[in-house]
Amino acid sequence: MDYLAARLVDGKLSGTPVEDAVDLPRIENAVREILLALGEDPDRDGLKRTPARVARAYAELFAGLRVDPAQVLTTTFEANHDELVLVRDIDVMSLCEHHLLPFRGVAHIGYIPGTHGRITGLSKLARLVEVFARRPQVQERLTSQIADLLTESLDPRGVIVVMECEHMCMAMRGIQKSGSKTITSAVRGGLQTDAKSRAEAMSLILGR
Ligand SMILES: Nc1nc2c(ncn2[C@@H]2O[C@H](COP(=O)(O)OP(=O)(O)OP(=O)(O)O)[C@@H](O)[C@H]2O)c(=O)[nH]1
Ligand SMILES: [Zn+2]
Repeated sequence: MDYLAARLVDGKLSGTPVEDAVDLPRIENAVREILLALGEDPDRDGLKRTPARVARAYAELFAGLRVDPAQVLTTTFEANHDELVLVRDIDVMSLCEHHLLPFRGVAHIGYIPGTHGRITGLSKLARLVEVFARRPQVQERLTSQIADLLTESLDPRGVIVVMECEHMCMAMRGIQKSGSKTITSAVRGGLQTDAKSRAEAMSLILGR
């Protein structure tokens, strides 16, 4: 039994077992069909267990589809801190929804707690990235989903999310340009309207 969805949220074995949540046999059949379509022999020794492996890998890679991201932010704290809180260089690994190929890089997440707003545990920001990244994604949506959920859950004065990723669908196939980085940002509230605060946050994010 595996509890991948639960592990994403709270590390407790309380979520849906992956065997119940994902139709693994259906993925296995589809992978077998792909191998046949490629002219491969899915019954040869090295490939015999590949459909089953891929099915479980997909269940893990897309486990975020079965997690309510709002659960991640249920533990919040009161705080008298009205300055920027920023976690930089959070590892991001996701799959683009166009080719189901990985994109990977880093996310920087910052927010200014609201007057009556809440703060959250720093690790929860990274967990939020995990939940949204483990879905078929485009980088723009991944970036704004994180910003929007933080805005809803914490009632902050402002939120900024910046993501820098390399897309394998641009490197391994198609245009085949490796090393290019796509940078996306989502800025909400006071950080959007106040140019000085936004510039300050950006310089902390990008200044290395
Ligand atoms: N905006 C955006 N585009 C993405 C993302 N990931 C992949 N893509 C792009 O999605 C596009 C899909 O374009 P299509 O023309 O439908 O597919 P394609 O023929 O495989 O495109 P090429 O990659 O140009 O060969 C490509 O330009 C990809 O580079 C993402 O996160 N955001
Ligand atoms: Zn792609």
